[in-house]
Amino acid sequence: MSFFDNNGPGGATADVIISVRDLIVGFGDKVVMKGLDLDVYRGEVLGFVGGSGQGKSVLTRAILGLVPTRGGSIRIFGRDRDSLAPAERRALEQRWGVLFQNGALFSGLTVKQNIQMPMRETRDLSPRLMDELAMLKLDLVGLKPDAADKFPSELSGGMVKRAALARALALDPELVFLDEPTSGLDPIGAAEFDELIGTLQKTLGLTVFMVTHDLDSLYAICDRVAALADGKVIAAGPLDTLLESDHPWLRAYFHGARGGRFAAKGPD
Ligand SMILES: Nc1ncnc2c1ncn2[C@@H]1O[C@H](COP(=O)(O)OP(=O)(O)OP(=O)(O)O)[C@@H](O)[C@H]1O
Repeated sequence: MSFFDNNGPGGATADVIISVRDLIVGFGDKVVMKGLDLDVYRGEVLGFVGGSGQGKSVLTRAILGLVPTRGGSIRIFGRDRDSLAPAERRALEQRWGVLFQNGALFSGLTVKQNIQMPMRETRDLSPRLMDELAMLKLDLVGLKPDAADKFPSELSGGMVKRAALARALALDPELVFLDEPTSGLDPIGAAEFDELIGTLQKTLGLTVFMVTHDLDSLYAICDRVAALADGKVIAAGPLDTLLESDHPWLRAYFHGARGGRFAAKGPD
């Protein structure tokens, strides 16, 4: 039985935003991706899970073009990223935003300056318009205006995540990559952040690719879940489908000591 739901959440006609085929990525003798296939559909929140060190971040970075690939193809918005001229690639890259693990804000810049960084790099906007846009983004992620002039070191963990999300949304992307967005947050903060992502996804019509170890997030906001093991996506589909799988890794992940309470409860 196959656990791949390649029709996507919208059925057979769903629009594929990211299509990865037969991807091979390695470092020296170590091969991390061994012929990986994955589709991400327009408008969905895809949760990407896998054991520590299996290659979730490597896949994300390969899709973003930050690590070299040894084989296979990555198409984003229907374009094969290897066949693009540099200018086309830069234009494509402006259609997505990234929330790196731990926020990765520039520590020497204020929150407002961090949010404005992508605008400065790609747009020719007046300082006043950039200020207005930065304040709009702050509001969007639930931060008060007085956060604008604070430095990252003056923010709580939850505020850092929100500020980093505001920066990821600076250029009004269609697609957002989130690398473990709730890591380091307490359960209340994590639930609030999940809610924020879910709300933004709906109101802005975003497609979200989210690497996570947080089972609560999978239940709360993911339309589909893809699981990575031994260099390949071993299953992709609605969470219910993965919960029913008898694949040993999926059973251990979802029905093991930490996942079991969720599997027993089932999705809300
Ligand atoms: N630049 C690199 N050079 C060499 N090896 C690397 C490099 N980047 C990643 N790796 C290796 O690739 C493998 C996958 O790493 P990756 O960070 O993608 O795992 P992960 O699934 O995201 O893990 P975690 O859940 O712990 O964050 C690991 O063995 C890691 O050591």
